[in-house]
Amino acid sequence: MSIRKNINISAYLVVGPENTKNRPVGTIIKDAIEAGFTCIQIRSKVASALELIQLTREASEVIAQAGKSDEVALLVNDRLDVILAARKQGIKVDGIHVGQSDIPVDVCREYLGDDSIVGVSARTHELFEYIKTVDVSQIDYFGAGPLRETKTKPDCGMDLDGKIVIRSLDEISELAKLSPIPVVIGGGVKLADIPPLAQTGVDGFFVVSAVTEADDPKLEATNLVIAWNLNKLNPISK
Ligand SMILES: Cc1ncc(COP(=O)(O)OP(=O)(O)O)c(N)n1
Ligand SMILES: Cc1nc(C(=O)O)sc1CCOP(=O)(O)O
Ligand SMILES: [Mg+2]
Repeated sequence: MSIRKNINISAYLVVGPENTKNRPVGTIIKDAIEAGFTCIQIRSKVASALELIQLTREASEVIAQAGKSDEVALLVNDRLDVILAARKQGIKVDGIHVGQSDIPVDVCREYLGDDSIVGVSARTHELFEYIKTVDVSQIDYFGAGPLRETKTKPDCGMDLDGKIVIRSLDEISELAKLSPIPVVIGGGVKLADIPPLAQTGVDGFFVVSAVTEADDPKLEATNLVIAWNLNKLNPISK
């Protein structure tokens, strides 16, 4: 079965070289996968295309060495060109995550094909109206948030007037009910947030710094996964 049909965004790590306190990205990914993370996104706003291809290669190899190529999805943030180049070199990349100002979904789908995952950041402005009305036929999940402001992405949750909008747990529960496709929540998420977040009915959480800046990334990742699995509601079927 294609990993797209089997998508699991319950424990989702977003990572790039600027997030790891100078530790290798591949080592942090290995720790997260061994801890039970189910989805990895390579995201860097500073790495070159060649560096991104190399990071994607390393991530793909780490996932393969763990024997999890059919269960742990590997996505790249923003960079359709990087994914196409990586695939041309024989690297297994499962899809892309794009935001509202990135390459349009239909273009991603056309170039990546039907077996690929295309994740999209939900719009901040008029979020609920957007979730109810947007064409989701080519989208596999929504990323949404932030739960709180975060220095990892200072502009996250920025509304049209430049104001940062954070999402309450009640809003996140509403989002889980309304969204026709799975939802993953991130932005300032730490271990203590996981139990209430898991109770909202969303399909998963995403983190950068909670894992990538931890003194012991594997221990922190393990604690996040355990907390999610202990507290999650049965997913709302979509
Ligand atoms: C899972 C997930 N959700 C949201 C985002 C944010 O994407 P975007 O709005 O395009 O911002 P950048 O990450 O590109 O700065 C994400 N990356 N992953
Ligand atoms: C990549 C990203 N997207 C966000 C959104 O709200 O859309 S927040 C974010 C970064 C999250 O980093 P941390 O876990 O360190 O707070
Ligand atoms: Mg983006």
